[in-house]
Amino acid sequence: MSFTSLGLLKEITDVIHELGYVTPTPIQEAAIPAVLDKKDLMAGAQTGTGKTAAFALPLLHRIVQNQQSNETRHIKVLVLTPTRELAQQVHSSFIRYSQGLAVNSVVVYGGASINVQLDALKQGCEILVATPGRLLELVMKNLIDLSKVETLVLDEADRMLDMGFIIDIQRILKKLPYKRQTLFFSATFNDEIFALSKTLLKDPKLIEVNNRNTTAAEVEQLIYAVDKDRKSALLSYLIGSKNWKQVLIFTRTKQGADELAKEMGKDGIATQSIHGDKSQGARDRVLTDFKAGKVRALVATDVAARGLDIEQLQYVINHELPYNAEDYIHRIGRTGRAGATGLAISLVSEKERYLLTDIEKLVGENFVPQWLPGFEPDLNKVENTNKKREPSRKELRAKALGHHSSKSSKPKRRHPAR
Ligand SMILES: Nc1ncnc2c1ncn2[C@@H]1O[C@H](COP(=O)(O)OP(=O)(O)OP(=O)(O)O)[C@@H](O)[C@H]1O
Repeated sequence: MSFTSLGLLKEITDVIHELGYVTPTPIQEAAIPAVLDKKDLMAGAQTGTGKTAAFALPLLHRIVQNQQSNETRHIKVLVLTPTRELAQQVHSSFIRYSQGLAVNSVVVYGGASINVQLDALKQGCEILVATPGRLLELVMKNLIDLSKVETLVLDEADRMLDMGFIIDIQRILKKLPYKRQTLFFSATFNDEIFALSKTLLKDPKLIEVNNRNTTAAEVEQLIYAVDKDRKSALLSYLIGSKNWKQVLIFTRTKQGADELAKEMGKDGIATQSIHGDKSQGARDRVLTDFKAGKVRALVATDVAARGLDIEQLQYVINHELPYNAEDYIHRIGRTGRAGATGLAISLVSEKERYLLTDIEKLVGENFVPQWLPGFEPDLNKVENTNKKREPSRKELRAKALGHHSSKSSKPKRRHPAR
């Protein structure tokens, strides 16, 4: 199968070939004709398999094909993404795929100057990529016209339709024409999304190129059992002893990300963190430096779990497992992209085993956690807490003399009982 045989315009296939894409991926083969056919879609495919091009290329084709000379520019395609970094990336993909075409893409997201974004919008565009919060702000202030949108794409659709975003999205939807094409793309879909899709998609075509919710085939997954308080040491040991140069590490909390980055810095590993409490400028800088190899390790919350395409990234480590099993699939999918191989390691403490069970159920795999030599369970600690302490010589003597040891007596109350 070739891009040309999928019915794409020569102007577009020329650009794709220049970018080095030889054959379409399975999701592109299945989705491109359906998007050209103006179908509503629910499209699922593993991480890193080219879902962006699967919607971007046919949408560009349709814009170019229907372009009238002297037509004023208006937004025909609206793509919503859950994070600002992903919005920037999808926008960059549209720019790359539309080289030489008379098509303009604009991106709007929070944490950056709204005036700069308004200036860009004033130039006119056919494609708008946005995060929901900033777009809603523009909509509410009547600064943007979405009345001619022909296609709405929800990238990472399951994330977009969960609690955090749904209210904003519903308000944005009211400004879009009812008669439009709607496309859902993600590597994961749960039952709730299926139910919700019935209200948002019209007679949708379901495309699943592999079993639902599967991890990327090219990612080797290892699970290390480790005591919670030895995780950071194990992490620094892994990166240092194996001399890994570019590692993405996930924590569950923003504070945890900062603390871990600091600790790793002390271990001599150049580390930065990225999360929602950082300014957008800092987030952009850190990600650019990490991509350029200037930072060896990046500690991230799930703000970096979805969609980000970091070329050549080989190692992902879950310092903590995510509460949401779907996020495991997305996190480890930052490696093993576009046919490359990758390694994903998860550090799992005893208390996190239930999260591992949730992940196993979702992805349909059984993992065998292993203890890394040198990081086996601290038997002394287990013994100390489980076994009775040996009495000291002093205590034995006191016992022999019939005295009571102060340590065995009840602890004294510091404050009188109330
Ligand atoms: N047909 C193709 N041939 C070669 N490379 C491709 C092809 N299509 C896309 N790619 C490349 O594959 C990489 C992953 O693509 P993309 O980011 O769209 O994946 P995705 O399926 O959206 O992943 P995720 O689920 O993580 O968002 C990108 O670097 C892209 O340039």
